[in-house]
Amino acid sequence: MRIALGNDHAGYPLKRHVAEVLRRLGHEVVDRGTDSDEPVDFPDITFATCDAVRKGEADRAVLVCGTGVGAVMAANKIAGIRCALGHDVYSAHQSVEHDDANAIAMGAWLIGPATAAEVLESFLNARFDDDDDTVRRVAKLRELELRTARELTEGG
Ligand SMILES: O=C(CO)[C@H](O)[C@H](O)[C@H](O)COP(=O)(O)O
Repeated sequence: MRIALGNDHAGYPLKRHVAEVLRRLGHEVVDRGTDSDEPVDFPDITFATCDAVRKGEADRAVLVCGTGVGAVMAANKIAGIRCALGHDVYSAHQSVEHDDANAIAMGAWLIGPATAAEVLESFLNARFDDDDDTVRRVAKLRELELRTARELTEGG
């Protein structure tokens, strides 16, 4: 798969390892992150990274910031993005199987390289279980996007 990789300055120490793991697993990396400790803002990086998924330039996104929390918040405000917080292997694959996650965020301050590698492998090997329940629930996520977008446009 083509994987868009985004990180801010706090995620930079884990970024090179994440990129290596992605390539070792046979994925192509579309790098939208920073390559220095100079502070940048996670919403900007998250948008640049997830936009590659929205535009079909990448299949999934991997985000690394300090805690993963800022990135997951930003990503889930972008239409079409369903981002999991990826600090454990179970959530990593279940987010894809049940919720059709197309992005994962992790915190470089919280997990080490070995956990990051296992989380990534689990997330990237997982496939959506498209049964009636999961399809209906993912459609409802889309409805939430549309409903809130409509309210914003209508000034509600
Ligand atoms: O981890 C985060 C909070 O969810 C952010 O994405 C940033 O990485 C973090 O806030 C950066 O903090 P800093 O003090 O500017 O290094």
